[in-house]
Amino acid sequence: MTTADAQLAAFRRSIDNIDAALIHILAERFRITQAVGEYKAEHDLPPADPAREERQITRLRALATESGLDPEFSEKFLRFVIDEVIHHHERIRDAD
Ligand SMILES: C=C(O[C@@H]1C=C(C(=O)O)C=C[C@H]1O)C(=O)O
Repeated sequence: MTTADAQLAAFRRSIDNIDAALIHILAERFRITQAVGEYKAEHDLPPADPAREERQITRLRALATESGLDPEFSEKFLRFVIDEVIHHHERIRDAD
């Protein structure tokens, strides 16, 4: 193995750890949003809350900018996750 190969392998070990952390964080987020979906279905609350989403997006865009992450990418990523959560909430509501 060349020095360059070893360096790339070391970078990739770090990427692998970060990806594992992302999966764990997403799993935890979906675990709690599942509970929120069940709560909403029990209390006849709507699956989506656009005002709350707006506040989250504003907050996360600011955090992204502060952290050197593209705010457009951050918004797209959060939108993608939230849309999936809303689908889960609709399915929970419709199953009741
Ligand atoms: C989790 C909720 O349900 C939906 C999903 C959200 C999210 O994934 O962050 C935010 C708002 C709602 O549209 C909530 O109302 O808090």
